[in-house]
Amino acid sequence: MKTVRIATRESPLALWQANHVASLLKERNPGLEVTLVKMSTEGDRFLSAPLSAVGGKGLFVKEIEQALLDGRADVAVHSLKDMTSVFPEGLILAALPAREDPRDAFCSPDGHTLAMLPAGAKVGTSSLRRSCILRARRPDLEIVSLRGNVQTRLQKTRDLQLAGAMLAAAGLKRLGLDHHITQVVPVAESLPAVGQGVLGIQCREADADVRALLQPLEDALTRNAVRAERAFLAKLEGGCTVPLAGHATVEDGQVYLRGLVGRPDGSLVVRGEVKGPVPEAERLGEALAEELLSRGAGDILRDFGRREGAPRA
Ligand SMILES: NCc1[nH]cc(CCC(=O)O)c1CC(=O)O
Repeated sequence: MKTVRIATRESPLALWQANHVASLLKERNPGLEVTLVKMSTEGDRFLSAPLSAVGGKGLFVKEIEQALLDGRADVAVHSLKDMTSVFPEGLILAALPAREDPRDAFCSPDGHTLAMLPAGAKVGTSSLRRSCILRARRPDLEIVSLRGNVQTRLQKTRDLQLAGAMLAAAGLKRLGLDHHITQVVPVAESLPAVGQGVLGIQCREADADVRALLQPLEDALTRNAVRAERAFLAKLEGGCTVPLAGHATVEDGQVYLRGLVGRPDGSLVVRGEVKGPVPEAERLGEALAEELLSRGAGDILRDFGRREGAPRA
């Protein structure tokens, strides 16, 4: 192979991630040329509406995947968090590099932590998961919708005079913006989204040359955690507008998966956890999803999940 074309969104974070993968590939393959195919996606074009109202997270990846299928690019680099549990026939997640910090981070212009916030403080986020988790702990907080790329959200936090905003630590670190973080919130307090902090590197299943190039970027611990998280997601994704969190760690051959489904206003949160051997990662994810469904998550999905064919706006 002489040239590899990487499809990416044009946001600063997406470009950082694509360039990062490009350097990893070039380091390992002297002489290899890597170019970026920059694309704007539906998710980037509807920045004013809440993500849940314009159709959920698949929006950021569909057009990029189509470029791979059409042969306009050879590799796609996504935030795994933005990827749905199923993607088109013919594409695979060829490599998952070692996970960056999976935690949520509170960024307060006044230097506050969440515990310091006065009653009624305004916190910015457009994530249903983050709103649900915040409101469950602090029903007094007012959640203000905050969309746009990472820099835009930090700027809006100041412009709207919010007490702070919740963002992914991974995105802030990658962009060198982690000095805005006033509190990295422990996983046990703000359970991360499935795949948070992980880069999903996709290519065509039939493209043996590209798969061979990507294989060395793979991290086994990350893969095994993601296997459990995404199996959990796959069982629950039916309603993609429901607050959902899933996070797994792997230690001594054991996968420890925690999951949560809740109402957007935090008035009900169903949590659970499972532990078991790595080869059973998928089964563990499915078992946790089934357990949560039987303990009330099914009702939440029925009440709040976007039904097939429902309008997006
Ligand atoms: N939906 C936006 C998005 N997708 C991935 C990340 C952060 C990087 C990551 O989780 O890998 C972000 C920004 C955020 O949530 O603050």
